[in-house]
Amino acid sequence: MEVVIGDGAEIARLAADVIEERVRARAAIGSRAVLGLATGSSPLAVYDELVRRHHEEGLSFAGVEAFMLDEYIGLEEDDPRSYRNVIEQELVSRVDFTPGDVHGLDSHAEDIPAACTAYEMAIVAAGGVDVQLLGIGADGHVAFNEPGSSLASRTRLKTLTAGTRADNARFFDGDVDAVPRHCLTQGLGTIMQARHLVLVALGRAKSEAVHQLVEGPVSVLWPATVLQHHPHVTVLVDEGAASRLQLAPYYREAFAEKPSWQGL
Ligand SMILES: N[C@@H]1[C@@H](O)[C@H](O)[C@@H](COP(=O)(O)O)O[C@@H]1O
Repeated sequence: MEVVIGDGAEIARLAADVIEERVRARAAIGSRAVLGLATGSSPLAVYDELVRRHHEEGLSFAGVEAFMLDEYIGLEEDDPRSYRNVIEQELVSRVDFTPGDVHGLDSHAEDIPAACTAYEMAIVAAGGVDVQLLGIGADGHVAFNEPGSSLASRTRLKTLTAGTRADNARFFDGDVDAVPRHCLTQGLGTIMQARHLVLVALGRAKSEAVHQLVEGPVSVLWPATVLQHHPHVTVLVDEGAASRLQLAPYYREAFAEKPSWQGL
């Protein structure tokens, strides 16, 4: 697990570098990259940077396949707060993905367990996720895997905690009762199968979750801690989110002294 402490612009650049490198490397061999897309406010600057590179530097997403992490249950299909519509607005409509190549969880499916299994199979059929972008909740959730989630969990329905609903009320005009109680989410076991995990955390409100993620004991109480068992994780944090890291001086030194040939 590599921890990089930087400002928002630097974090966005680094995350976009990882994605761009993978997209271009796959395209160069006539293959397609598979991206894992996250919602929430943390990845927004990353998406803006990718859009900029698309317009100014010829970065193309044509042929790239993408899978989203999670989705609310109970919102209308055209609700702008549904994660499918958020990702459409923040990224997909601004670049050149081939229509149909960005996949989201179908919270309107008649048979939810079957839809979840089909989603898992679609990820496998695509060859697995190359780069998975992640945020983290203040309670240590990734995607919508709330505390208590099995560390081996697969895509399934979850009940949101009161804390997460309160945090996300900001997207629902502050009305916590308007935030759905249920969601579909890739499981921790599903996320762990992506080849490179890039987690972005911004602000002091995330500092305890980031400390636990990087330095705490692996526990269902802080679901993100399962990432400690992944061989390739990049944690990109700003000063606020890094403020409780015990080994911050070491992470800073390791990144500053990194050999130039060694990418993220
Ligand atoms: N399901 C999403 C997560 O995927 C996201 O990482 C997290 C943090 O969101 P934000 O980046 O807005 O703080 O909360 C939401 O509940």
